[in-house]
Amino acid sequence: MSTSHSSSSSSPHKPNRSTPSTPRSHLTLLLTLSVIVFLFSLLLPIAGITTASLSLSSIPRLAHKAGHLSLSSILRPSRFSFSHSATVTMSSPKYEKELQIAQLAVQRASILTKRVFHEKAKGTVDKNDKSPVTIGDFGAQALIISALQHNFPNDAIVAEEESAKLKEDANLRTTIWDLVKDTKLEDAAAEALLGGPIKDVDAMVELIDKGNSPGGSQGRIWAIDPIDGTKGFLRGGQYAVCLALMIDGDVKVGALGCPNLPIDDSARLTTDIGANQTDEGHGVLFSAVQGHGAKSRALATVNLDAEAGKPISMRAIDDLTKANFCESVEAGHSSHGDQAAISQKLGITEPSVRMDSQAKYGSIARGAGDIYLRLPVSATYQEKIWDHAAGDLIVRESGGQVTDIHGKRLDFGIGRTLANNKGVVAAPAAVHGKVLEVVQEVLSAKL
Ligand SMILES: Nc1ncnc2c1ncn2[C@@H]1O[C@H](COP(=O)(O)O)[C@@H](O)[C@H]1OP(=O)(O)O
Ligand SMILES: [Mg+2]
Repeated sequence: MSTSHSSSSSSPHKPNRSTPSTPRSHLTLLLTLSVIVFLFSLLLPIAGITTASLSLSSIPRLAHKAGHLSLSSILRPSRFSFSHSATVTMSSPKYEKELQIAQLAVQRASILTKRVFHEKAKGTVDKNDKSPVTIGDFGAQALIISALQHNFPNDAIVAEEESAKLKEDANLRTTIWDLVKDTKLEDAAAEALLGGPIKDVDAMVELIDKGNSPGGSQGRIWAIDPIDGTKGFLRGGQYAVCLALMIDGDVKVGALGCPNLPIDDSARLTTDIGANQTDEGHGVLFSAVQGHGAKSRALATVNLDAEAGKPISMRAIDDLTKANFCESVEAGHSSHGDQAAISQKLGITEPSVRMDSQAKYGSIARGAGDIYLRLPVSATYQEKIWDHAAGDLIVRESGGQVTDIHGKRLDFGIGRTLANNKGVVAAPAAVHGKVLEVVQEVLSAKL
């Protein structure tokens, strides 16, 4: 790549600045450029169509979709194409600062959620009282937005919570502020990178409302779910602090803090992972940058050693009958009955591992589990972008494919919800087509 930029001024394709170029050299340059543009325009749509889904049945749909793409969206191939690191590493920016801030922000917010989690575990709060999760949610969102505003003041933010409830509840506001004001990273340099503490309680409330962007297909937009898996948080199972950066509707950077997952990437999922967990000796931070793979590291409270994350990848599956499925604990979020029927058709005998939150995406990305299905229960529910953006990228950068039940890539560029998609099928790329085929067979009556 660099050779073409650094070629000497005597190159036949690059006129020397000191001598006026001839009409003939202009013509050669024009012809060369036309051939490159022509070849490029032929190759991109082909790559998009052949790699976006591995299922034969979905090719006609994708071809139909490609037919509706504008020229600009075709020239933005990653939105509809498979983006495993091997395919785009050469040309993809590394988003180093964004990745660093995203990871530190998730780490700092996780310190707060863990404090709340411990208070709850001590039994000082009634089991059915939802206020711990409310406190954790608002506090974590304020801390993350504060870090983003300090570093990227012009970026838009789509976050789950809004402050209306806080404005009318002074007690809640004070409880959250007491937590937020002294939650910081242990490393002063890292804390300074995030902009240090929030000024006062009013600034905190104001920050929470900065997450009100409508989303969309243009510009830089961060998606935050401060506590994904609130039910898991309350039952002492899995939850995740989630942050992703989208540029022009395409997820570029993702970070997922999962305080209650084992640190060890090689620990296979067990059926008890969804309840009675602890963060003692646990906690993992997943991250990914488009085109540069996904990594995991222990969820710490200090600065990040840039080299310390370990690359992760999905488990290769030779025999689908031995694959490990995971799904939501909540039957209202994903149909357990349909999942059992799909398992049976694929010859899988092990029961699905049930766990809350995007910890499912992280778990399959590192090969602790294999396949994550989210099978619609309600005809009208629209998935939210903050519930999937980070996980979608982390799985695709680990060698996986993520589509909806129709075989379409998740479309993060149309607003706060995934209104163009239904459900989720996330699996290693090599078996995704087969899994999708069976998902569609089982759900065909409802599609
Ligand atoms: N009917 C539904 N179908 C799918 N997901 C849902 C539904 N209702 C809520 N959710 C979302 O599912 C996410 C948790 O998923 P999981 O069960 O995999 O942990 C939550 O963010 C929750 O959103 P919300 O926070 O608005 O309740
Ligand atoms: Mg959520």
